[in-house]
Amino acid sequence: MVEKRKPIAVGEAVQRVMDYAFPAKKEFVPLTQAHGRVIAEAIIADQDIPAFDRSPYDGYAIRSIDSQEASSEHPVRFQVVGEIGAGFVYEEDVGYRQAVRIMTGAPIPKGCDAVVMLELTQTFEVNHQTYMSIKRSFAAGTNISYKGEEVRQGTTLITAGQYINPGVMALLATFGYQQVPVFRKVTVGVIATGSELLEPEEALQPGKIRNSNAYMVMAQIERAGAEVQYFGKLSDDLDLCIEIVGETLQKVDILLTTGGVSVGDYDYLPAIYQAIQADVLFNKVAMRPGSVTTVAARNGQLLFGLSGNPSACYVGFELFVRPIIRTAFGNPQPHLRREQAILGADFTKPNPFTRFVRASAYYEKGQLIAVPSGFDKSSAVSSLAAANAFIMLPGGSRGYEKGRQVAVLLLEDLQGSEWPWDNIKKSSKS
Ligand SMILES: Nc1nc2c(c(=O)[nH]1)N[C@H]1C(S)=C(S)[C@@H](COP(=O)(O)OP(=O)(O)OC[C@H]3O[C@@H](n4cnc5c(N)ncnc54)[C@H](O)[C@@H]3O)O[C@H]1N2
Ligand code: MOO
Ligand SMILES: [Mg+2]
Repeated sequence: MVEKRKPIAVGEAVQRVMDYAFPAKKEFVPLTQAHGRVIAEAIIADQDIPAFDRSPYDGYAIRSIDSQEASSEHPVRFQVVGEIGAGFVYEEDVGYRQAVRIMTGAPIPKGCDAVVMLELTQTFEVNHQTYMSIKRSFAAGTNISYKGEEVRQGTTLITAGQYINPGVMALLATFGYQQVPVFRKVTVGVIATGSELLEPEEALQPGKIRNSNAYMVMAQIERAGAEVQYFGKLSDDLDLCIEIVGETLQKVDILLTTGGVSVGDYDYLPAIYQAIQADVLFNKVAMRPGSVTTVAARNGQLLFGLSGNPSACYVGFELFVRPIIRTAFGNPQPHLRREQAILGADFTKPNPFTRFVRASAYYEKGQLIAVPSGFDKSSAVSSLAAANAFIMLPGGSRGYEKGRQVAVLLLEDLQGSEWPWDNIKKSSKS
C-alpha cells in the first residue's frame, strides 16, 4: 500500500523550515570583493562629509565683505594672490581685496567666506600682476560647501543586513574600509538524483534526459546569495545515495537534492532520510507545482528534497530554500516580495491547491501586470526562462479570468517580504 501523505498549507511548511534558520556569521573581505555581499556591521561616519569647507565651483575665493560695493557701473577689482586646485591647501592669509583662484573640491582658504564662479569674473593682468573683477556683491557663505553639511561624524548611515550596492561601496571607500565585514555566504550542496540523467556534455540516449535541475538550482542558489558546491548526479541506487548524502552533509551548511521524493519505486529520498536518521518536517505541501517537496533536518542541518520535475523544483527552491539563505545574512525580510498585480491572461485550469504560476511580471502605465510565462505543467522547463514572478492563485474549483487582481511573488527583487503567507485569499475583480 502506497503511503498516503497529508498535505500541509504552504505558510505552515515555510514556518517549519524557518524554525531551523541559522544565525548569520561574519567574515571580512577586501573592499574590491564586497559588492553584492551583505554588510554585517553598521557603517557609522567616522568623519564629517565634507571633511572641510570646500568650493563647489571653479572660481575665486574672496572675503565677501570686499565685494559689497561692486556693481555693473563700478566693478570691484581683486588682486589674485594665489591659486589652488583640489587636493591642495592654501596656507597664506587672504587680505583686503585679495582673491585666490580656486577649483572645485579645493578647501576654502582661511579668511575667505565666498566663492565667485569663473563665469562671473573678468581676469586681466596689470604689470605682471593678475587681477579679477566682479560686477556685483556676494553674501557671506555664497558657494561654500560646509564641513559636515551632508553627514555629521557619528551618524549611522547603513545598518547591518544591507545589500552592498554601488552606493554602499562609495561609502565604504569614503570611510576608508580596506576589509569589509560581511555575512558569510552559506554553502549549499547540490546533488541531482535519477538514473535517467545525463550531464549537458553527454550525448542523448533513448529514455534519458539532460540534468537541467542541477544547473538551474545552482543559479538560484547564487541568485539568493549563497555559495554552491556541486556533487554531481547520482543514479537511483539506494546504498550509494545513502553513503553520498551522509558524506556530503559534512561538507556543506545545507544539502539540496532534486528528484526521488515522491512515491515511486525509485524515489529513494524518504528511505535515505530514514537511513541517516533525519527528521522529516513535511513531505506534502498543498501547492502546485512542488507538492512533493520534502524537507528534513538532522542535527539542526537542513536537507531539502526538491522535486525532480523542473518547475516544481524551481518553485520549491524559491519558497523554502531562498528565505533560509537570506536569513543567514541577518535579513529581516527573507521571503519573496509579495505584490498585487493584474492578471494579464486567462488562467482557466482549476486546482484545489494554491498555485504558483511561473509568470512574467512587468509594469504598464504604472500598473503591475503578470502573465503566465509558458507551458504550465510541473514538468515544464521552458516556462522558467521568462519567469520573474509567481502568480499566486488560491486553490479552488474554478479558473481565473484576465483582468483580476492577483497576488504575485517577485523573483528578481532584493527588498523581500517579512512574511507573505497571511491572507492567501480568493482574488477579487479589480
Ligand atoms: N503516484 C504518484 N505519482 C506521482 C506523484 C504522486 O503524488 N503520486 N507526485 C507527482 C508529482 S506532483 C511530482 S512533482 C513528481 C515528483 O517526482 P520526484 O520528485 O519523485 O522526481 P523523480 O521521480 O525523480 O522525477 C520526476 C520527473 O522529473 C525529471 N527529472 C528528475 N531529475 C531531473 C533533473 N535533474 N533535471 C531534469 N529533469 C529531472 C524526471 O525525469 C521525471 O520526469 O512525481 C509525480 N508522481
Ligand atoms: O509536486 Mo508536483 O510539482 O505538485 O506536480
Ligand atoms: Mg518520482
